Amino acid sequence: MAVYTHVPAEDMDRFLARYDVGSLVSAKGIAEGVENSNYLLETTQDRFILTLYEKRVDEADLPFFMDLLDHLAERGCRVPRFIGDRQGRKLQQLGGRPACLIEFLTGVSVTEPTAAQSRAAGIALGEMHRAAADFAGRRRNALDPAGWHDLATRCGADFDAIAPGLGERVRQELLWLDAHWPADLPSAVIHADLFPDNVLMLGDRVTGLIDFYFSCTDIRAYDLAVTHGAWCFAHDGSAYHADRGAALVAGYDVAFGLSEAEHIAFPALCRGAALRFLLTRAYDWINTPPDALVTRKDPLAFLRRLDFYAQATLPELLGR
Ligand SMILES: Nc1ncnc2c1ncn2[C@@H]1O[C@H](COP(=O)(O)OP(=O)(O)OP(=O)(O)O)[C@@H](O)[C@H]1O
Ligand SMILES: N[C@@H](CCO)C(=O)O
Repeated sequence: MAVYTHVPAEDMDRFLARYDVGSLVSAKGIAEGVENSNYLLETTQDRFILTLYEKRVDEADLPFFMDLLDHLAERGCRVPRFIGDRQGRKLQQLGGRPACLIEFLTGVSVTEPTAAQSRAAGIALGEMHRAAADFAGRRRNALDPAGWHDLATRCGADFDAIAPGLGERVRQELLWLDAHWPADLPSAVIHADLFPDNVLMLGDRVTGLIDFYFSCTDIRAYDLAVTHGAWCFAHDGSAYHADRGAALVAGYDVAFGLSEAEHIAFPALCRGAALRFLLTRAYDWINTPPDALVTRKDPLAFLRRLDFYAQATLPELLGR
């Protein structure tokens, strides 16, 4: 479920009247996603996504996301632009929430990616990094190592209610990452959440990258590590698919590539990425009632990835 704020048709009509986009033909709530309310709108001219920002996205960050997506789209990346009304305003209020009208992109997200689709995702990520290289905006990553420590503290004793010994495992991993986290790799604007559900595809072709609401300035190769953890395992983390890992990295190499220092740091970056999603999922697991309408994501699926990364060899991860 992801329609928290219901917007009556009359309000939707008045909202659309500010834009030059035709008049409303239909509006359907989109079930996928957990953070914002999303509607698919059809007008007499085109299709659009209407997003109402609920609690996670800070309104003050929206100009960064808007500028980034304009910048990427101008350089040929398939990303959804925010649409301005007749006065050029992209940020509106609707149903008491900040709201934006966004370009609709075709495609569907895959749940079990193939190696060919992983390669396409790697190419799209590399192209995004190339296009973002001259983007001047900056946004701090709240989910950096300091943010992981903070989340772990907030989960505290509740970790062990998820799995016995999880709290100690997290503490040990944080110590390891504090000692091994790379200090001087190139930093850039990254997506930071490029899971398969944030990539639209038709067959083996990427038709869109969406959900940039975690994008921030951080270690560029960390973005590939996040994507590796998201694309190259069975959903529950129980098996690593080496063919997808090799294809993802090969695709990234075609479009951008890793330096020697980034290669060497890659296992540590993958461990950090796995811990980041373990922690946010654990925090949500603890703080979302089991009967809430949103489906809680399993933190242990990322503990299994972490266990894999802690013993994997570099050739296993990179396919060479
Ligand atoms: N620009 C777009 N074009 C086409 N479909 C889109 C677009 N943006 C979002 N969607 C659709 O809406 C769904 C939810 O969007 P999104 O992932 O941004 O939501 P969210 O609430 O931020 O979710 P989460 O953070 O949990 O992924 C997507 O899975 C996709 O099906
Ligand atoms: N991609 C995240 C959720 C949204 O950021 C996860 O699977 O935990």
